[in-house]
Amino acid sequence: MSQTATAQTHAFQAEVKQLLHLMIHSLYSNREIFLRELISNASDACDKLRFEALDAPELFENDPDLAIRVGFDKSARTITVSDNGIGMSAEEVVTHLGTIAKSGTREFFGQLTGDRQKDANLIGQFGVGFYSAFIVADRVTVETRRAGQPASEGVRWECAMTGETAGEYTTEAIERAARGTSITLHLREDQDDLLSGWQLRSLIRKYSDHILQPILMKKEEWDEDKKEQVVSEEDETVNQASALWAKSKNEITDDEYKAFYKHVGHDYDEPLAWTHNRVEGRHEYTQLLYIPKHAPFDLWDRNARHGIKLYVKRVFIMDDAEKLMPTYLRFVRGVVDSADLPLNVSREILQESKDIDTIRAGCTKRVLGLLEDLAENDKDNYAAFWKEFGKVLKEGTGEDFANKDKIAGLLRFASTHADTPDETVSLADYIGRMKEGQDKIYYVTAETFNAAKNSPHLEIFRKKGIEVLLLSDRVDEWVTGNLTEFDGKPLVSVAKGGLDLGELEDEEEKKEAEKAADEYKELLDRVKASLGERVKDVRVTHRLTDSPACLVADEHDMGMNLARILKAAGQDAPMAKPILEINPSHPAVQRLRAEESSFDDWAAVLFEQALLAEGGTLDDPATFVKRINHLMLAMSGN
Ligand SMILES: Nc1ncnc2c1ncn2[C@@H]1O[C@H](COP(=O)(O)OP(=O)(O)OP(=O)(O)O)[C@@H](O)[C@H]1O
Repeated sequence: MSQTATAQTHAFQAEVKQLLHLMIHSLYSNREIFLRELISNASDACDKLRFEALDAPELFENDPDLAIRVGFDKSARTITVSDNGIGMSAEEVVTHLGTIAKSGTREFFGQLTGDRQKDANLIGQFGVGFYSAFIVADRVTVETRRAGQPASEGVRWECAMTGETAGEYTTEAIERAARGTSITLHLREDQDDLLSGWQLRSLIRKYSDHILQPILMKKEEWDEDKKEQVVSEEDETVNQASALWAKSKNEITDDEYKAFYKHVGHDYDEPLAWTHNRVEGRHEYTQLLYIPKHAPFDLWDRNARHGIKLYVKRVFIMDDAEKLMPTYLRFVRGVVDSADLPLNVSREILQESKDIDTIRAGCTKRVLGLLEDLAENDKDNYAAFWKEFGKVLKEGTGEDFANKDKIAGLLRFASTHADTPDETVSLADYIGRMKEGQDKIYYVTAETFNAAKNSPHLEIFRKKGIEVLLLSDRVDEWVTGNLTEFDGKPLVSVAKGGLDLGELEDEEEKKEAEKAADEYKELLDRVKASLGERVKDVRVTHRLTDSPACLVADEHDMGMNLARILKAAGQDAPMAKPILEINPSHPAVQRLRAEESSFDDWAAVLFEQALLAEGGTLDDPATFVKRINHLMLAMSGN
């Protein structure tokens, strides 16, 4: 930061520089959005002032009529967007317009590829905001004063995107009588078509019609002598300037819903679906809730801002009212407008409020209903939703007891039915395909789809044609830990406990299994003695057809995949000892019965390969390799 007579020069945070560069290069084909973004910010600034003024009416400075103004100057080649909202202090100007304060910003920029189309989509997810001004302007001047501050506290911020000063901006103190912010865009050379009242009006109507505050422009009249439109001194309101959500549904077009979403969701893209309702009864409120098409870049940050704006009787109260949506629906964006909450409601009050609990339950129900409707009637869009947000929705199985069944009905999984990683199978689909005599929903969990798909535990299921769900998201362990049944059918891991296939097993097979257990008793005891502390038990299996052995967790012990996940996350998970099951019809097992001198090596390899096959890791891989070599050489007679 260097200092001249009055102005200070600052360098942008590195990420801002990157964002500016990308914005200019990736979004120029969509340049019109700059106006929507600046008007959206101006509207937020008005909302914030109205809210702060609830406790401090003097902030209005005798000018309570909030408005946004759009003007242009043909000869200076500028467009100006002004508001009389909250404004910014000198400090706020530097933090808000010189840095990006979103968590995960650095990681986000790490994902950019240099491919214009892809990067444009990513920027959309990030939120384009103020910096979109530079798509059409090569110099931007912001003049602002925070409400309640004296005129001497005005600030001018300026940044030129050309020449040596690109990447820097200046700030200086100015006198500014008017509260709020004016943003002046000095247009790039090829942008002169924007310097038209008609063009700007049509952009405002197209993108910002729903903005709550009036957007004013100077009226234009036809001058017969000059044969052109002349700007008069009279103001006119260009937009509808009413709360979109307060209108009745049949008065709102889809385009209006979509345009409003872009403002409230800070999204560049259209929403996937929405639900709009007025709820009457004990609590009266309106909800307009949207499901985005794409996950925001910070979806995995459970502390990231949540997207619901709370209004009370159309007065904006707060952004990110996280109490209005459960965490597993944190991707939902929109507005809740309550008729009953006090205007001075704070975050602390919200934490305790029973009214908020009721509103939240109502909003949750609506969103789940909307998803059910999509799943039923618009399968392609539901599949798109699932791809983006399925993992988050899964968290709901443990988070929202009251709606557990509804959430379970919305889940989609991969399964052995198609044997592909596509998550398309619902629990209802699964039940519809169950074999005669099958009374359980079977699943396997593993670290990757391929590990799940090729798990030895599936062999008997594949042989009998019984479908198994293939779960490989980390969160799936959480799902199966919380969701123990669906529609009266228990969910059962194929890798836990003794396998009881109930009526799916015929008498013959049962008898054979019992016989094998007797016959192999001595071998089982020897293997168990040889493996010692590494296993809880050794028994004969009827899960396997091709593999010689597999590991299973005891009925009430933690599954081995979950134990590994917890360990990887640094948690002190109790590593229960597994049970080794061996397949008596496998030649390697039969060969083992006759083994004398290398029995311990054989037993260890049997155990270790079973551990590897189910996704585990060996604590002593070198010894495993040595054993294998030893056995190979023994077999070749050396
Ligand atoms: N007209 C304005 N009046 C007051 N503050 C403003 C105005 N325009 C921008 N700001 C401040 O600058 C910040 C950054 O704006 P920007 O548009 O880049 O991001 P955003 O609105 O927070 O989020 P998004 O990028 O998702 O739109 C805003 O959060 C706000 O604090």
